Amino acid sequence: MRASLIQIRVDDDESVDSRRQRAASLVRDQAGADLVVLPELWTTGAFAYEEFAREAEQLDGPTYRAMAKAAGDAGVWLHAGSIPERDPDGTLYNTSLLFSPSGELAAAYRKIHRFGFDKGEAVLMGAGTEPVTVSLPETTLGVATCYDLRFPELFRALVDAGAETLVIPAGWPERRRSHWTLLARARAVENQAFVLACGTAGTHAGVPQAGHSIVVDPWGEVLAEAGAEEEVLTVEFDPSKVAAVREQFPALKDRVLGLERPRH
Ligand SMILES: NC(=O)CCC(=O)C(=O)O
Repeated sequence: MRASLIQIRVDDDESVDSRRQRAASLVRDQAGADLVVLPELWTTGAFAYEEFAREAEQLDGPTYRAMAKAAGDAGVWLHAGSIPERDPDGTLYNTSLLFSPSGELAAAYRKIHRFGFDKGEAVLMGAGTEPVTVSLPETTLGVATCYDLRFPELFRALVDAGAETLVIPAGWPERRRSHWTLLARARAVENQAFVLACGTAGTHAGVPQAGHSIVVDPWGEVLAEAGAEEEVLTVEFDPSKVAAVREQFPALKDRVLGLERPRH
């Protein structure tokens, strides 16, 4: 299976419209890949909080339409990263869109863990409530977004729902790059799954981005890692390795569920 992670540059000096056109063109360039991935909130930038309301789109807005067409033109499964979505009731969500090779919407995932503590995304956006998996012919994807990476219980829920390849678009900052690569490897090892984690390049809202998109196999080996600048990280991987690792080292079978809280 061939995957291309588009680590697009998100800078304040490029318009959303220009970046949308560039992203669509980069997706089209990946014809021949099985799966293409874009990062989190690449239209606005994940830290450009004041842009969220201004650029929020209904689910079937301009980014949806551009990405549906690009997926169909390239004939690829497309995880189009996330957009600031405006629900008809007015609530904003950080919503990922996944398209089939015919350009149909296969799934939408509203980010469950919002970043910022009492500021930014955490107060500007609503929280999703539903983990999402998507079945491709070669593998089942489990999707999560950026800050979700810090919450292993979400990934266990995805694995319990059949996920074998964990796809994580992000807008991760350079300041915490060591956490990004460490957590990507940890989620791969503990879930015995592939991890495809796609970040952004550039600097927006004064926050330099880490880049360093990364693909990790179910044994925790790094198959490919990007640098800090805009690039397309392409990797070939064998999804059957998930079943092989889970059979040879069946740690997932030793889970003890429903542990009680310690008594003090
Ligand atoms: N956009 C995000 O979710 C940022 C997450 C982050 O910076 C972190 O977890 O650290």
